[in-house]
Amino acid sequence: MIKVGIIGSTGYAGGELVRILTGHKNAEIKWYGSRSHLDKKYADVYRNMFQIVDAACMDDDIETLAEQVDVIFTATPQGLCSSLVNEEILSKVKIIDLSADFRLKDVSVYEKWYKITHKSPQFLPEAVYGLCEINREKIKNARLVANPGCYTTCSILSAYPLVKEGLIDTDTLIIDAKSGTSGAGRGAKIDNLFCEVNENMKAYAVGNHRHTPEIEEQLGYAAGEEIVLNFTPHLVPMNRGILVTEYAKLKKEVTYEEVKKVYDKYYGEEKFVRVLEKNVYPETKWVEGSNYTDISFQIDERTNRIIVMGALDNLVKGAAGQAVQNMNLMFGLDEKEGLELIPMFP
Ligand SMILES: NC(=O)C1=CN([C@@H]2O[C@H](COP(=O)(O)OP(=O)(O)OC[C@H]3O[C@@H](n4cnc5c(N)ncnc54)[C@H](OP(=O)(O)O)[C@@H]3O)[C@@H](O)[C@H]2O)C=CC1
Ligand SMILES: CC(=O)N[C@@H](CCC(=O)OP(=O)(O)O)C(=O)O
Repeated sequence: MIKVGIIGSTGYAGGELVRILTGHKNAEIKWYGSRSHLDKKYADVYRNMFQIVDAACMDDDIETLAEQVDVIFTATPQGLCSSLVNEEILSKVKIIDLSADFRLKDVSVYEKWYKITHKSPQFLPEAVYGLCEINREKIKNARLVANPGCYTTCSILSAYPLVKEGLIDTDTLIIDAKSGTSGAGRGAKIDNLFCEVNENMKAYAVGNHRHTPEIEEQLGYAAGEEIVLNFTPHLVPMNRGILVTEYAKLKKEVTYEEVKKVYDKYYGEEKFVRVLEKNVYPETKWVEGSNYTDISFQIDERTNRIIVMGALDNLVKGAAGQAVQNMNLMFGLDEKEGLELIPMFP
């Protein structure tokens, strides 16, 4: 059994880790980390866990935690994980960080977009970007995994085959994205109150959302050159779900069937990426509660653009599900273990 500790287990991403890991055959949660609910039963924080989780929330220093578990998930605000890791910790325990602390290789880019001084930039070179479908082999040997962002996972997986195969002019790439409110976490914020979100839709962080450099960096590796793109997120009145719509000019004339072959080349064997049939477009409801990313595309011959759509559950493939997929790879388990969650509907 793999012994697991979760720092930030009472947040939305941490709560989803608990839900998924509770059903995992080879993992056992030993440590439900929280500062604000210390000693309270976990099931008193999340009553859906009544008679399922009996443990209480715990808070301790990471050195003590590292002695007790094989892997630590940090589902905590930006800046926390990088303030905790050091060589001694990493020699004892694997870390999967759900925040952005180790996603960007260039510390100056992180500090500019997140407005935080990075506390352990010495680990940036070794941290592996945990997008399983693309970095599988590197993840298997990693001590420190940077779990990708929710918008980012959806945006990158949707565009990756086109960028990798040089089918689009990346200078023209525009990503329009929508997220459910759980993407903003469980903390109380006026912007996320029912009356602010219900029956409403709004763009935010236009031109400066912190996921922009993450998408640019990862797609840049696929393209083999720097990419600069537009990314515009919107908040929509749903609990969960990300939907992205991406637009780019095609570099040459291609048919639907030729592009489909390219998507099948990258994702045909992938359990958690479903390339939909022609004229079927992803919907957040078709992936809710599951680790799937659904992708579809349409060629607009009139404008010579391709329009790609992707959908995932921000708390599963966009956070906790992908983190467990990373854990499975790091410990040599079946990558699907704990993750064969059937999407719920309605
Ligand atoms: N929500 C989402 O869809 C996604 C979130 N993420 C990332 O996951 C991380 C968590 O996000 P989310 O769950 O939404 O956020 P929440 O605000 O819901 O939860 C944050 C958690 O962190 C704990 N925490 C806060 N400060 C500290 C601290 N100083 N030390 C230890 N624990 C702390 C909180 O509990 P307590 O105060 O009790 O300690 C809480 O459990 C973030 O980095 C976020 O960017 C990534 C992808 C998607
Ligand atoms: C709706 C909403 O507010 N979403 C969050 C993104 C989700 C998140 O938590 O950020 P990471 O994926 O980088 O960890 C935001 O826009 O900041």
